[in-house]
Amino acid sequence: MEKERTLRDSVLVRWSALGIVAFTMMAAYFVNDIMAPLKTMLEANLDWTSRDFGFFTGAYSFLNVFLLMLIWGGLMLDRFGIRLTGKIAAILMVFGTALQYYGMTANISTEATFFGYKQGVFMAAAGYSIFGVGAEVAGITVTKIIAKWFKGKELGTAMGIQVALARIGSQVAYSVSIPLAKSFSISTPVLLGLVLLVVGLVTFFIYAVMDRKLDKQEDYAEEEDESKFSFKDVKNILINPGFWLIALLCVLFYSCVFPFQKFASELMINKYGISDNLAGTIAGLPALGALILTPVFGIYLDCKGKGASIMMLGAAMLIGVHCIYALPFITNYLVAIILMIILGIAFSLVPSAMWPSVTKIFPARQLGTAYALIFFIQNIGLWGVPNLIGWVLDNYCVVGNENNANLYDYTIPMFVFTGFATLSFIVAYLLKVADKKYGYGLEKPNMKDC
Ligand SMILES: C[C@H](N)C(=O)N[C@@H](CCCCN)C(=O)O
Repeated sequence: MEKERTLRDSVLVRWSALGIVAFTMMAAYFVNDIMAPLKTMLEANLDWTSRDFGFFTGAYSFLNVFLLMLIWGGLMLDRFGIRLTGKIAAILMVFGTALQYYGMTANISTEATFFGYKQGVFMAAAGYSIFGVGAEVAGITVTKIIAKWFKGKELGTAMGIQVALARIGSQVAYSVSIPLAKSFSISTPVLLGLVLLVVGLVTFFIYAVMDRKLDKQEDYAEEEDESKFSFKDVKNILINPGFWLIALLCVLFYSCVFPFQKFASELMINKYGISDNLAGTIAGLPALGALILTPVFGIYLDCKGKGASIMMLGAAMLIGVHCIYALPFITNYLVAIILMIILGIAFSLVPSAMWPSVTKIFPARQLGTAYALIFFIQNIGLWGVPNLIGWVLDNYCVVGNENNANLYDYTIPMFVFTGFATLSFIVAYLLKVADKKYGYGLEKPNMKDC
């Protein structure tokens, strides 16, 4: 008997569902990156140090790692479903960003400290940490939503487009942050992010209505789903070598991209002499490249496959980029821009292959937990690496001071990133070997008919 058509069989409806949840994520990425270009201004205007900035940046992952919030989020997603988890995640993002804004604007003494950090820095970091829980849990929720609507259809393309739209959020954040801060105040970019998040919260509630309708049509009550989470699943995920290789590749690769981008505006100003108004836009170029290329590679992967090889290629490109950034005698701004574009290509190749690969290694009922565990391990890097780089900058890289902000030599930090990129290439190679051995099908296309 032929199955009845449901909402997900309508091209228009399933792509609209994607568009709606992608907007929530776009707002999340905007807020995630909005502070990065402000590093030098934060030093000059609010007396932040590089260590403060590294602490703040790493705070995004602090609760996810040390209170296992991502793990609880993943368990909640598989146990209580998409709608409840997504709504809570969106609310956390709004609340966290409001607290971050308060930490930057309230008249808090710059002398008083909390756990060794200035109170304002601590409060902004606490807010960013709560935002980080919401953003990561929203990330796994949206991934599961895409798998739900697009499994057996344009899965790679859909994941690629969602990531691409998220990159628009990042790119806009990198471009508008400094001009906005200069025209109004240093906290204005965060306020704009807060407004976008509130709209993203509303759009997620709209999606929840569509989700409920689909479940009704497919006779799929999330609470009674046969795919209900069990702790046995966690064990099964953890003993799968594919899980460890993807998780390791993810933490190493992303540690070379997101934390690097957070410091990249300053690298552009200090090493390549790029004006501060433009530096953020250039640091955001990988997001712009990924915006165009991630869906293109997603379509290629859907039709042709070669996912494991593509991940190796992306990791290899990253080694070249970071190594050239590290070389102290290459200071031409054109080189800096070209490297950012190459980084953008690598940043499209690896995610467009990596995220759909997870759906090939694990069954649907384990996806929420599997993505949560991978994001959890990734967050260890997203917490540790900015802290490490901030500490290295303060202790080994200060070469001067201008307008109350330090000048830094980025050679050591860039060699640190090169080391992580090299490790990510080795892991990508091991993943390809494991794919052959265990037959995950990572080199196979995502779709049968193209
Ligand atoms: C930061 C977040 N944990 C992350 O890894 N985001 C990915 C996108 C994951 C999408 C999975 N469908 C990114 O590349 O931004």
